[in-house]
Amino acid sequence: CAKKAKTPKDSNNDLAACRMLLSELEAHQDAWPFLSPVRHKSVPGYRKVIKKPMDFSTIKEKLTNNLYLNLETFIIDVNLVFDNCQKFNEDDSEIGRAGHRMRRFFDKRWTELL
Ligand SMILES: Cc1ncccc1N[C@@H](C)c1ccc2c(c1)OCCCO2
Repeated sequence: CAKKAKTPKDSNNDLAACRMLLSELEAHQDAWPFLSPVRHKSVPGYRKVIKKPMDFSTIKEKLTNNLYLNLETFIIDVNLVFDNCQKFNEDDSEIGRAGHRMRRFFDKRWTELL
């Protein structure tokens, strides 16, 4: 089927949805490991293992600077937060469990937007 043309209105709706989703992620009780960049000095090995660090404050900065083309590119960065978490942390750890809970919450919320 023909792809629907993206209007400026669509882009504004995407932007509003991204801001809404991000504020819900930041307010979640399990968001604490993901709110700001992992300081590699306090987490040995992190910089070596995680090639593309990402966190909610960086996503907010990118949103503010209009660096997301659409909802998809925003979702890619949010998933990067959770993929990095799974790569570095045991599933059975405080941070690992928080990451799984946050991913489950995010997947539920953005699919409710469709
Ligand atoms: C998402 C993530 N993955 C792997 C490691 C850390 C993090 N998050 C950072 C913000 C963090 C969380 C807990 C921490 C920590 C730093 O400082 C070292 C001392 C223990 O407490």
